[in-house]
Amino acid sequence: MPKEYIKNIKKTLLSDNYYILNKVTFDYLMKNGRWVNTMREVYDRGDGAGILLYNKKKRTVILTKQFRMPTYLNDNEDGFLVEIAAGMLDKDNPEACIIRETEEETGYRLKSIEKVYEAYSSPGVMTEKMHFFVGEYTDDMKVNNGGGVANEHEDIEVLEMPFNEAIDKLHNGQIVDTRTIVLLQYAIINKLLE
Ligand SMILES: Nc1nc2c(ncn2[C@@H]2O[C@H](COP(=O)(O)OP(=O)(O)O[C@H]3O[C@H](CO)[C@@H](O)[C@H](O)[C@@H]3O)[C@@H](O)[C@H]2O)c(=O)[nH]1
Ligand SMILES: [Mg+2]
Repeated sequence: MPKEYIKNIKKTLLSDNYYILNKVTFDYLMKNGRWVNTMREVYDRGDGAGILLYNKKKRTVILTKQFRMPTYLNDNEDGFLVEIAAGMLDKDNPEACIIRETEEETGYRLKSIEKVYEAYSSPGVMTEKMHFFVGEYTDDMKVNNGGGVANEHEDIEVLEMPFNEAIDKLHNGQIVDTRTIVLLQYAIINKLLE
């Protein structure tokens, strides 16, 4: 829907090599009443979904570990990141996506999931909106070893650990992925494993 404080939106494609990077110029009406011409580079990879898998009885969670090049280029010593299971939506709805990604990445076929948040990942630069879920797993839901899709060169380690260990990693700086921090804090605040 058009807005009275924004006009002349023009997109120039900078790259569609894998995902879409556009240069977006637009006129924006500032609160002081002046129109300014503004430029933003905007990266569009679609939306994503992520999930914290938890087992109340065992008081455990399942996380993943994988190499993330962008973090390696910015201060993450070995480039590996401990994360929730997550994936991009493709053409799926968020629920179908996260059930599929969970099975691919961790090997667990979930029966039910709960949506807890919807939030923009990096609103200054990316269009991506993340759909956050939590889901209970039990040992009998394991249908394969996980690890990701081999022909997409995914190489994912599945980490099942006590919830308290995950919280320690959160507090001592070993978990540095925002999405993972969000869902572990959700679990603490809502006493998910109690
Ligand atoms: N060739 C190539 N492949 C790519 C590229 N970028 C991603 N891929 C492939 O695209 C797939 C992405 O896997 P997903 O599990 O769907 O996504 P994800 O990388 O785990 O992303 C999740 O976390 C991101 C945050 O780090 C989120 O941004 C994203 O929405 C999602 O939740 C992987 O197979 C990866 O190899 C690229 O530039 N080139
Ligand atoms: Mg993934």
